[in-house]
Parts: sequence; structure tokens; C-alpha cells
Amino acid sequence: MTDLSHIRNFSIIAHIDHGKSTLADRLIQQTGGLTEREMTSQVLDNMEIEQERGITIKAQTVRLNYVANNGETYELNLMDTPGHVDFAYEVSRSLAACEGALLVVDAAQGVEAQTLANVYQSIEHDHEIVPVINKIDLPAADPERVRTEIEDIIGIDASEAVLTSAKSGIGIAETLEAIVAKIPPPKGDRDAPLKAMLVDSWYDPYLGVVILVRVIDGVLKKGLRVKFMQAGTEHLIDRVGCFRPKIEQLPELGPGEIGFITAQIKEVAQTAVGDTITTVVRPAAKALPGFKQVQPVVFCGMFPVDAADFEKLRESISRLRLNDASFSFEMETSAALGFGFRCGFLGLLHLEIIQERLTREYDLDLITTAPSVVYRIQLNKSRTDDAREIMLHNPADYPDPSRIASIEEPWIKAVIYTPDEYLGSILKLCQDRRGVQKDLTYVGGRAQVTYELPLNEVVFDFYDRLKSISRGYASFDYEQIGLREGDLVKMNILVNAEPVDALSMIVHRGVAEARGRHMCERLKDLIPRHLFKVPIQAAIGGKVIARETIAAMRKDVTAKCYGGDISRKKKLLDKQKKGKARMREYGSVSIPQEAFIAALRMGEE
Ligand SMILES: Nc1nc2c(ncn2[C@@H]2O[C@H](COP(=O)(O)OP(=O)(O)OP(=O)(O)O)[C@@H](O)[C@H]2O)c(=O)[nH]1
Repeated sequence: MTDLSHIRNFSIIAHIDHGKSTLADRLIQQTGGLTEREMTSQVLDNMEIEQERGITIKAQTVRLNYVANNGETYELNLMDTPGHVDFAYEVSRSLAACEGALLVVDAAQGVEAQTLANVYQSIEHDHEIVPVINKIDLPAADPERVRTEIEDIIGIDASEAVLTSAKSGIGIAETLEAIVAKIPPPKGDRDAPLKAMLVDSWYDPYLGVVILVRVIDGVLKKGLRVKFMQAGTEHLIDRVGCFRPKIEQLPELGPGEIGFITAQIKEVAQTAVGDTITTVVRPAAKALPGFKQVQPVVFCGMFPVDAADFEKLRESISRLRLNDASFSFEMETSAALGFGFRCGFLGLLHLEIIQERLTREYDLDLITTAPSVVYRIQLNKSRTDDAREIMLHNPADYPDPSRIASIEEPWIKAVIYTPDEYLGSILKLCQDRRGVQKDLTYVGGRAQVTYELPLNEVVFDFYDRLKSISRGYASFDYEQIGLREGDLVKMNILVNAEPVDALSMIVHRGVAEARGRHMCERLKDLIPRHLFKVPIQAAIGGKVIARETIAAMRKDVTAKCYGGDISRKKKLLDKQKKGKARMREYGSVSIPQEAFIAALRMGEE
């Protein structure tokens, strides 16, 4: 147990590539957590996909023991946080577990987009922010200019910013001293009833579900019977410990400390991020504030390209779900695609991550259908059925329009921060997506604009568009504000006169034509030519609202060429065969796998 005054809990915020991971590894190395050899591979981002995409999907923490210049030993808990809006709630819980943050800024690049977006969140959590100007070894480094920038743009005192080169190990000792001196110790009461926040959880094949916790009051120990206040479940703690970054078991976790527990829990679904852990015998009176039940908001179908892979897909999805409670799935059948699963996600990035893991780690070829949000439909009474309400997760289940009394869609309240110069384009983007402007103010030279927007206009590519028109400088945060009625219709896409159910979608009537035209144009580029003309149409009910035609292919002249290296030809044939496997036959037309998601990216409209 460490005395509260000797604990510091912090995270590191930085723009991409400004050196967050390198600095974290140096801090670990300097305090003895890692050998030089272990340093070679970055430690905090440990999933293959995370490394390639450069984002941290699951929060991780490392505990460092640091002997400060005053001779005292401090316990530093360094928390890594994910950086995408899909995981905003997880980030908010990680930040709530810390008292401060290191703000890393590249000495040559200065303050950039992500620096700002992240620092605002940190300020919202009342963090003490310690500026670190990194990469001072670079010839282009200009620490003085960056210091002024931090003060002018972010508005925090940077006169004592630490100057570092994480790469060459300069300023690491000073950074550690600054953490101890500047970041306040946590508060808490050892004798009060136990109150700990569930910050994160993941499945480990050896330990079962591992839960990352921040103790607020009281003490967590092995053998204690605890209660998860939101979930209402009870568990017996069988391990308590921390990561250095290697796993280490501890006798207990006291107030202010961050660490992990295990309690023979089989599925992460039983552990809700933000839940309050207390003891069964002497429970806390009130749960911690800020708890939210995270629910999937984007749904799509996932089907194996090869129907024989269905069982493999079921197994792989179940295994992924063990580790990710925020995604859901249930079986689905489609006329064109056969057996598959309807899956729910936190957002489009989340969807892409799962899809990529299934493809890469489990070697599955998948077709992903058009993503959709959940609609509420009130049905009229019919001859066989009473009036009732349905929640529509799948455009394929859209009822006969004559039976629909009303249809409602989810709306969100979005808050966007942006430098002034991008404001015009951002307002236009929101307007194009049926947004309703609620507020526009200026905070420290930056605009803060609040919009209400239909979720289905946001989930697909809004975030990407926002980032691209603001060159990454705008930050975006949203919360759901309930359902609202809308003039929504189902748009079908017909390829060679056959409806492709995987491409049908619910759209607002006002934007249907534009979207239909765009889809047809996109598909025209994505579907290869065939030996005959292929019409592509968008239709609402029986009415065609947009049309494109793919011209017929000219005769294949190379087919008549004889000779050549037979093995090379065989290779080409094999390659072609593989390419074919990724296509889907619709009647007599083959649609490549990429078409299904690519067609939905609205891009420049
Ligand atoms: N010259 C120099 N390069 C550095 C320094 N610190 C980090 N780098 C390099 O900058 C690049 C990005 O560093 P990372 O630590 O991966 O940056 P990051 O902020 O974690 O990046 P993301 O994980 O993509 O957000 C790497 O090639 C590092 O080697 C430094 O002090 N000086």
C-alpha cells in the first residue's frame, strides 16, 4: 500500500507521431520496468491492428516506482487511452481515473489538431496538465516558438514545460520530477466503504476476465466478496495486482491506486465500464457518477463469401465477443447472401476493426452489408395483426409501406470545436446532413458549435469528412438525444434489374435522390464490366430515382494468344480464381466485396 501523497495517476496526450509511445517506453525504462532489449518493441500498443492503425483500442496501464530527487519513492500510474470518438465513453472513464496528463508536443511541428481535441477533454476532467516539448534533438526544433504556441492556443502556462528527446533519452528524469511536483496526488479514505471504478476489462486466456480498476475509497483485497453496483452481481476476488508492464500480484489496492483484479468472471459482458465496485458486507451508499450503459448504434450484416465458412464465422465472432462486450450479434439469413450475422457496433471504426480482425486473424472472407442505425416503426392494424411497434435493425425487414403509421430515427447532439477558418465548411457539412444548429460560441479564439443531427447521417463518414475538411483540427463529441419522427423511406438498389438486399438502406426522402444517384455512380466504378450491359438503379418502392449503366465489355483479345510460359499462366488463373472468390454473384452479375461498404462512403457530395 502506498500512502496517497505518494501516488500520481496520469495519462499522456499528444498528436499522432509526436512521440507519446516513445516517451511512455522511456519512462518505463528509466524506472526499471523494462530492459533495453524489451524496449525495442513498443509496449503499450500491443495488438497488431493497433500498431498498424496507430490507435489504441483497449486502455492499458503501467505502474512505475520512481525514487524522486527528494529521496522518496512514488507510485506512478501511467494510463493509455484510446483516441477515437467511437470509444469516447471508455476514454472518459480512463480520464476520470487520473488527476493529470502529460501534454506532449513535437518541438518542430508545434500544437496540432489532436493535441487540442485531447487537451480539451483533459481540461474537462479538471486535470493538471504538464506540457512536454519533445524531439528537441531535431534540427528544425524550435522549443521557444512551441512554448508560446501552447500558451496562446491552449491557454495554459508553459513557462516550465519540460524539454525532452524521447528518442535519445534527454529530459526523461526531468519529466518524472515534473510529474511528482505538478500532478496532484489522488484523494480518498482508506476507512470508508469500498468504492472502486471499473475502468476497463478484457479477456485473458489464462486469467479469465481481467478488470482494470481505480480505487476511490476503501481497500481491494484477495478473498473479498464484492458487488458490482450497476450490474447487481456479486463476485469473489481471487487476484489483485498491477502491470509493470509485466503482471505482478499485490496483497491489496488502496485508495487512489490503479490496478487490476480477477474474480473468475467468464465474459467481459458481465463487466460494464464505469460500474462501481463495492463490498457486499459494507457497501457504499451511492454509486459513482457518470455511468452509462454503452449500446451498439450501428448495425450491419456479416456474411461469409463462401457459405461453407458459416460455422467458422460463428466461432470467430463468438471468440471476438468474449473480449468486446460493446459489440453484439445474432443470426440472420438473406435471400442473396445466405446465412450470416446481424452485428451491432459503437460506430463505423469499431465495425471496421472487427471486420478487419475477422478477415486477418481468422482468415475469413466476408461481405458486410450497408450499415444502419435502429429505427422505431409504428405499424397500423392489419387484417391479421394488431397495431404494434417494431425496432428495425435491418432495412431488409422494412415492412410494407402501407402498414407504416410513423417511423422515428435516433438523433444526437454534437459539439464541434474548430479553428475559425474551417467553420464555414463545417457548417455546410452539418447542414447537408440535415443538422439543426443550436449554438455557436467562441472559446479562446476557437469556435464551438452545437448541432442536432440524425445519427444515420453521422455514423457512416461524418467524422472522416469533418477531419478532412478541417485538416484534422476539428474535434467532435456527441451524445444521443432520443428518437424523432422523420420522412424516411427504404431505397433499393437494383443491379441488372435484381434488388440487392445488402445494399438497400433507409434514407430521408429529401436526400434520397442525391444519395441514390451517388450510390449508382459509385457502383458503376466498383462493379467490373460484364459481357453484357448492366443497368444499376436506385428505387423507392416501384419508382426508379437514379440510374447508371455499365457498358458491355469488349471481346477479350488476349484469349486468342497462344504460347507463353504455362506456369505463369497458371499463376494468373489462380489469382483470378482468388479474385472471383471475393465476388458475389447476383443473378448473372458479380459484385466485388469492397463495393458493399465503399458505396456508402458519401465522400464529396
Ligand atoms: N527525432 C526524434 N524522434 C522522435 C522522438 N520521439 C519520438 N520520435 C519518433 O517519432 C515517431 C513517432 O513516435 P511515437 O512514439 O510512435 O509517437 P506516438 O505519438 O505514440 O504516435 P501514435 O502512436 O501514432 O499516436 C517515431 O518514429 C519515433 O521514433 C524524439 O525525441 N526525437
